[in-house]
Amino acid sequence: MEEAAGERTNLAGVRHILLVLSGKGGVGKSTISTQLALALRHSGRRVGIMDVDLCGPSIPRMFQVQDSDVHQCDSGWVPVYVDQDKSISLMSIGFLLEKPDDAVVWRGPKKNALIKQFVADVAWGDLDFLIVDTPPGTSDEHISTVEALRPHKLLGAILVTTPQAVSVGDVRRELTFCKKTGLRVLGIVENMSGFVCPHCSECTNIFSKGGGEELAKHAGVPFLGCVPLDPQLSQSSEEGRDFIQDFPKSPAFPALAHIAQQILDGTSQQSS
Ligand SMILES: Nc1ncnc2c1ncn2[C@@H]1O[C@H](COP(=O)(O)OP(=O)(O)OP(=O)(O)O)[C@@H](O)[C@H]1O
Ligand code: SF4
Repeated sequence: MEEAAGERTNLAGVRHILLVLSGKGGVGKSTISTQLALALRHSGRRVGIMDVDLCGPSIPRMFQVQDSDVHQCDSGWVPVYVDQDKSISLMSIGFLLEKPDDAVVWRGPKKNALIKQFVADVAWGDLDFLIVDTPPGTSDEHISTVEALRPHKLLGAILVTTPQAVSVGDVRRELTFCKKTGLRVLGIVENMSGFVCPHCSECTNIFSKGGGEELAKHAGVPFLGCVPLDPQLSQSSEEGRDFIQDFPKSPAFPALAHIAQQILDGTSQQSS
């Protein structure tokens, strides 16, 4: 059990919490959260994903379980399980909406209350990792999430950026947010980092390259790696496929596997 005294949570069986943050929208936060969960599952870990992107929940769709419902049990809301073996469990506002495409137009207090419920009322059970997919930027949702999860000692953040300077600049603000809220940064991922040609394997840096690594060096936090633009990765997200299982020869495969391994190494050091 890794909880300290504080607000009530249902996370006593959760070993590590990984908050996935990005300064900008559309940089691949949900893609990284999803594929990281699948990669950790391949390493024999039990993983949950808490989707607190309340206005743009994409986790149900990325697992193609958007038509699933959440049920109540004695210990709270039962999350949606992706597989029969229950190795990946999900909670998202997407499961609570009447229609998956309904817009959520809520003020801060209502968002805050739902995030608290996700933390306190979902029967997460025993998990090696709970991945929290957040909205872009630093909004009410981030503050509520960090406050609700703070009692958990093994809480860390993964920052996702694209190589362009503007995106890297936004991640700098995320780093400030982590510093101010006392959130440990597990590392930075540079996503959409070049395009590897499927014919000749030549990597073309469509945007710039290296911004994430430079920022990590400058901020003194680990750099977890560069994930190239990969059509098979976006196809996996669109179709709810397990990229690591289905596309082992794809250019983004080694990068994602390496990121998952670094998370496993970093968190095992953290808990020892
Ligand atoms: N490395 C990649 N290669 C190819 N496509 C990618 C890659 N990373 C993300 N994508 C695609 O980019 C789009 C945006 O990704 P995603 O939804 O994960 O971003 P996000 O940061 O979570 O967005 P939001 O701001 O809406 O939460 C998706 O269509 C996804 O499939
Ligand atoms: S990188 Fe090479 S193989 Fe790919 S499209 Fe360009 S020239 Fe053709």
